[in-house]
Amino acid sequence: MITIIGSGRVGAAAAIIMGLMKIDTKILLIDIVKGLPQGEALDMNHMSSILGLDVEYVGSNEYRDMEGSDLVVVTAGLPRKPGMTREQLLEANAKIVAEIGREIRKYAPNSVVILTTNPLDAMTYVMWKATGFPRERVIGFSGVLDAGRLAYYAAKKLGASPASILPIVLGQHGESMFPVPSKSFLHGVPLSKLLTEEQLREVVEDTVKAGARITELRGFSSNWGPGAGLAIMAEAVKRDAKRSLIASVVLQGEYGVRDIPVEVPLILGRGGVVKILEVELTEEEKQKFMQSVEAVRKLVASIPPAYLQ
Ligand SMILES: NC(=O)c1ccc[n+]([C@@H]2O[C@H](COP(=O)([O-])OP(=O)(O)OC[C@H]3O[C@@H](n4cnc5c(N)ncnc54)[C@H](O)[C@@H]3O)[C@@H](O)[C@H]2O)c1
Repeated sequence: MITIIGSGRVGAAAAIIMGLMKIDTKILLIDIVKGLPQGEALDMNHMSSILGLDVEYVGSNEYRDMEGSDLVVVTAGLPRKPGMTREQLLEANAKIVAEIGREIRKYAPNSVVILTTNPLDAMTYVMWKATGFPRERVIGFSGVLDAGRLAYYAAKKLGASPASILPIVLGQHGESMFPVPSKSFLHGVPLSKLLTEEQLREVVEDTVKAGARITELRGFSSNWGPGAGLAIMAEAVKRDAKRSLIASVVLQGEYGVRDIPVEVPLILGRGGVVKILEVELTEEEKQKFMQSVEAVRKLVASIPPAYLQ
């Protein structure tokens, strides 16, 4: 059974796409709002019936119902409003993530946790501490989204399919995010060789600003891209696909970083992170990466200690 905690926009999108991909036969939606997960589950069950998916959705306000889940996806927390940065959500969301982490430790102690709540990397740290799980089982979602956006904007300029691009984005899911065109390839050729300096600047800027642009346009933050990315990660775990993708995980010496979660390429399977991949970077790229790591380190240092137990 997959549990999704937080039945808002991202949680619902993830539940629908996971159902369409038939990743599991049972998907549990949990939220603190009475009636919301139950209503969403009922509507999704009708979708499942119409499409013949054989996927059962269940809605609940009780954390204990997640017992037996091998995968818990956390999408609970406040989203950005127009003009806000992800970093401004830190204090409010740290409280929510710490509380949910303790419930996961109690009711799904052997699960893999995929976290979505912003500011993503700092919240991955809170979840890691609150569950007490090994770092391999606490994974922050955002890299699949950031990389997907990089592939999308580059592909538009190249007149190629985004699916033909293997994109790399490193560091923070936030203002200091580091898309790496020299290590993102279209069938063996790096984007840095295929696009002009000006085009590369635009692609990088569009990627970094994509989430804010969506929020500005429609008044609320993205959910369809995140839902798709979460489904891809859930599939890798549930089917033990050992898929390589970008996600946030606490580094323990990789890239010369310790005890800080940031986006890196990794291989994902049933038990969570199977392997972290270290991309070779130039001196200039290393500097940019470390700036991004430092931004996360600062945020982690500002988390109230009460949420790190
Ligand atoms: N990592 C990413 O790439 C990415 C992308 C988009 C959104 N996000 C983040 O995901 C989070 C959710 O975004 P959204 O658009 O779905 O927000 P939303 O407001 O639509 O949904 C959040 C839901 O969480 C629920 N909730 C709050 N506290 C809870 C608790 N303790 N237990 C259970 N449920 C609880 C709320 O009732 C609400 O239904 C935000 O923090 C947002 O910034 C991250």
